[in-house]
Amino acid sequence: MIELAGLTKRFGTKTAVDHLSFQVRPGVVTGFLGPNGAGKSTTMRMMLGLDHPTSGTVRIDGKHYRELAEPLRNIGALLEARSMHPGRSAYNNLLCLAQSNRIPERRVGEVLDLVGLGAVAKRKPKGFSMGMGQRLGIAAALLGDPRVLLFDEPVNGLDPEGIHWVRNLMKALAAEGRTIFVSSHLMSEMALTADHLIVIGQGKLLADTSMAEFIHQNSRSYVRLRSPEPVRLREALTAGGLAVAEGPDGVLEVDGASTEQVGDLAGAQGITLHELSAQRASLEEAFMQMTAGAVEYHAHHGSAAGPVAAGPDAAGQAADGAEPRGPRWSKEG
Ligand SMILES: Nc1ncnc2c1ncn2[C@@H]1O[C@H](COP(=O)(O)OP(=O)(O)OP(=O)(O)O)[C@@H](O)[C@H]1O
Repeated sequence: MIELAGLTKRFGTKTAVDHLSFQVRPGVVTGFLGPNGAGKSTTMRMMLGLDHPTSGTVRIDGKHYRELAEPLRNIGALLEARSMHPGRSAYNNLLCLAQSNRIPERRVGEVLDLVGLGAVAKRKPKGFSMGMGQRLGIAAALLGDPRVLLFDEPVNGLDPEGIHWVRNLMKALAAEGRTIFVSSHLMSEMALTADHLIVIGQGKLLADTSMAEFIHQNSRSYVRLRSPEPVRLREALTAGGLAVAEGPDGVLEVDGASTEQVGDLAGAQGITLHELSAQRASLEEAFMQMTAGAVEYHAHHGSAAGPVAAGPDAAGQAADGAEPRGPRWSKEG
């Protein structure tokens, strides 16, 4: 369990994390979402004792980080910029970590095998691909067999097989009763991995809810219809008391009705349907909807695009203070 109470971090006049209070519970994968610059990395760094809170507290299984005698045995982490010694082999890098945390040497081989790096254990990480580097970082996080694990962008640089592997690993670790807290800008992946979500924007808590509830609360669901007789269909549905909107390419959209209701009304008039489907927004759409007012960086796509909540997938990673990648950008005041 991770418990935050009023956690706040200021850098000069910038409030990166603003009175965050939430709990990350064991037994499920909890996703950590927020637009670029929302304060996710800073929050995770404070969980690991790498940044000191300006005020408020973080407890890991009831203890402050500084009270943990052998931290790697309590909390493991994959942060974006994990530093491995470039001149030491993968094996020796992990061995140093193990020895400083009184972890038996056999565990080094175990975790290297677990992440699929057993065959390259003697190689130096400077020659590793990005995906191999991620796997080594995950091995380091698992070294102390901790009950709490933090993963910051764990699928960065991984190929589809690697992404699938990370997803299953996290689910398996959660199923063992561990606390798994993971940030990612890959919404489709997060939707498949996390059971619960914590969403922040500009350092503040925006949502602490289940994945299903988050999507339900922040998106529109409707029934989509296509028919060779759109005019008759529209009349039949309207006569049945439903509000019908016209979508692109002659598609009809009905809010606030079930597929059964809509299908029955069409059937009663003998109207042919080529499509009758329930539409539910994706996590990405729900996320964009919720965080639209809380993004630091907006992309300008010209007048046609209108206001755009520059979702993280579109924005790429904005380094601290650096100009983010993308078309043209402005920073909100
Ligand atoms: N050491 C620092 N000094 C000054 N400002 C900082 C520092 N670290 C972070 N910030 C600022 O705090 C805010 C939160 O940054 P943080 O990296 O925690 O966000 P994030 O949600 O992890 O973003 P991203 O998704 O882009 O990685 C940003 O505005 C960032 O510029």
